[in-house]
Amino acid sequence: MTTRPPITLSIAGTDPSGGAGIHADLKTFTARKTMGTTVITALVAQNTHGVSRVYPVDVDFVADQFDSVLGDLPVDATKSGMLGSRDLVELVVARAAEGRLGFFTVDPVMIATSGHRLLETDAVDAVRTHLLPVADLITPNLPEAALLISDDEPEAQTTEAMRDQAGRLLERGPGAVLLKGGHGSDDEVIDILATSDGQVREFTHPRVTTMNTHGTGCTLSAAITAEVAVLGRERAAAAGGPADPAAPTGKDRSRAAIGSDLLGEAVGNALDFLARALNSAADWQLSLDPEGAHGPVDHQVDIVRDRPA
Ligand SMILES: Nc1ncnc2c1ncn2[C@@H]1O[C@H](COP(=O)(O)OP(=O)(O)OP(=O)(O)O)[C@@H](O)[C@H]1O
Ligand SMILES: Cc1ncc(CO)c(N)n1
Repeated sequence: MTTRPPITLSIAGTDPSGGAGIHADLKTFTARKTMGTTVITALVAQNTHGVSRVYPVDVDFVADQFDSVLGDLPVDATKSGMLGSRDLVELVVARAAEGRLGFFTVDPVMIATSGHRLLETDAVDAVRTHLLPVADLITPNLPEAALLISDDEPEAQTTEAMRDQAGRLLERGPGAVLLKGGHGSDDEVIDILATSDGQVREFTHPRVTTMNTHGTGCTLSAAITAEVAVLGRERAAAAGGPADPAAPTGKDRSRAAIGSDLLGEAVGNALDFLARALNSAADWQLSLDPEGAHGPVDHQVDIVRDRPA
């Protein structure tokens, strides 16, 4: 009998400094016990001080990368991060519609913390109307949630407003919405998960006092994607079902297989992992020029280091 690990895919841009984007995703996929694969959408020159330049990858080469991965490997769960342009958003929508991405998490990355645009303005509408409906889960932060609702929607300031916005985003067609409260300033960070079966869950964590929050959003969406892949395969094995069905895993199939209980468990596990990673790196000083630098979280927190730091 052959075996295989859960397989995850990240569709995203790079971060040569290793804290965000596809670099954070692959580290997280590994730390959360899946075999990570990637489709790279843009080469980004960035570090703990911000983005200096974006070098987009040609759409037809992104399509070739999709063919390389999806023509060869049975992907259990996928996340998208930085997509950059409307053409790339449309390509991802088309690939999602083919049904080979497994459970599909969309992190609607728009603007880096440093203020650099990571999604062109004319692509926002394609995300709203075409990408959200093919997602099983979307993970907007507070500014992204407001912009995905409309150009003049204000950012949510209260938990009630977050619940209301999560509900309105569900109307745009994703299977679930995780509205992230990391951008607030309270002592506690509240994240709200609303699922299309009408359930709403609140996750609360103490805010970690640290400058090292670069890539928290990427890490969280990658961790949820990995958890869904692992839990989904465990459930399928426990139920005696085929681990790798011959038919493609379409949107309806992944939504049916991943109920809101499993998704809630996956989000809870992923947020706990992120809290450990944030706490472990809270006092790190990595940059040669520490003033104003936002360092990464410790993706390796659960992996034993056998050498002194
Ligand atoms: N200082 C913090 N303390 C505790 N948790 C945090 C902190 N900052 C972020 N988080 C957690 O990380 C999650 C993602 O953070 P945030 O809302 O800032 O996402 P983001 O803006 O997409 O991230 P990114 O910096 O990658 O763009 C939050 O929902 C929260 O759970
Ligand atoms: C490539 C990339 N994706 C996402 C973010 C947001 O954290 C970033 N800084 N860089």
